[in-house]
Amino acid sequence: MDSAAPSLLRAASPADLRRVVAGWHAAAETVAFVPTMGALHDGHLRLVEQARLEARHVVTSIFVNPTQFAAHEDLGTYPRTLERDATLLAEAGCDLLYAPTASTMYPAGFATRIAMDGPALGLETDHRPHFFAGVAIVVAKLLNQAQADVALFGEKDYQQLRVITRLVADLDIPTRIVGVPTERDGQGLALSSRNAYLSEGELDIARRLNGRLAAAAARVRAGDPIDAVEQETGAALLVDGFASVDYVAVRDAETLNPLKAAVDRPMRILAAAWLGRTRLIDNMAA
Ligand SMILES: Nc1ncnc2c1ncn2[C@@H]1O[C@H](COP(=O)(O)OP(=O)(O)OP(=O)(O)O)[C@@H](O)[C@H]1O
Ligand SMILES: CC(C)(CO)[C@@H](O)C(=O)[O-]
Ligand code: BAL
Repeated sequence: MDSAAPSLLRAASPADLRRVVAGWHAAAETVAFVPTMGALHDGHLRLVEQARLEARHVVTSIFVNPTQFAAHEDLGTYPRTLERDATLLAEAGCDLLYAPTASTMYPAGFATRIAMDGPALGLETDHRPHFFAGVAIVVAKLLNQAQADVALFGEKDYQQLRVITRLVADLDIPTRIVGVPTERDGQGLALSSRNAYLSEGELDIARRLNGRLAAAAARVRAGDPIDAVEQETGAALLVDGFASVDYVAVRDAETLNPLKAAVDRPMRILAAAWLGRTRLIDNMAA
């Protein structure tokens, strides 16, 4: 373990991570955990900020998890900016950066899989069938390794948040899960590491997504038929310039079950669409 950036501890093995966390717990000090894949932006720093309100110490992990990428996806080109990330984390008041290697997380002979139904069905799974198995295994491992009191995840990845909440309940993992609202730029674009792939022209188009979802959410609340809203919003995104739309879907906000008509419990509208070779997701309350 060393401490390159000011007052930021570092760990690369579960044993080192646990030793530090156990020390804090022995002093009756609470610990919050922010799992990430790095290439940090203000959305991640918002999670760290919230984490500081939830606990005395903050641990952030950076691990670009190979099991949640399909062979044709962007594992090889995913932005990696570890030293810049470390500086940002130190400035944001994070106490410890945990950055394990792939062989630490998945040593030779690794043989465990987690299959999930419920909120993992449909939406992202229809287009990234490998995705939640990869997220579930890595998050279960990270939460076991960190032994934190609370872990924070962004609503930007809303289905992921619901899946992780279910996973932690189902596996009796004693870490409280907190969802953090989506951080957006001045024009409403959800901050995302993958925005770095977009050209200026593509950014202009990307910034239309949140407005389309806000208009769709208002229509759903006003009682417009859900299937018409979903279909017309998808068509509008294509007119805006998106290359293709994976889904626009209105769901029960907690279970993510499909809805035939508006209900008087919280609903969520979720979308995924492509700009060139970049896939963007966004969602909001409906
Ligand atoms: N704009 C945002 N607002 C709030 N939380 C966010 C935002 N972007 C990402 N997060 C959260 O940060 C955590 C780490 O996400 P990740 O490292 O995958 O970043 P990302 O920007 O979502 O990257 P990607 O472009 O791969 O989706 C997740 O819990 C994610 O939901
Ligand atoms: C939760 C997560 C860190 C698991 O790799 C990742 O899916 C992410 O950054 O959203
Ligand atoms: N933010 C979710 C991670 C992924 O898309 O792989």
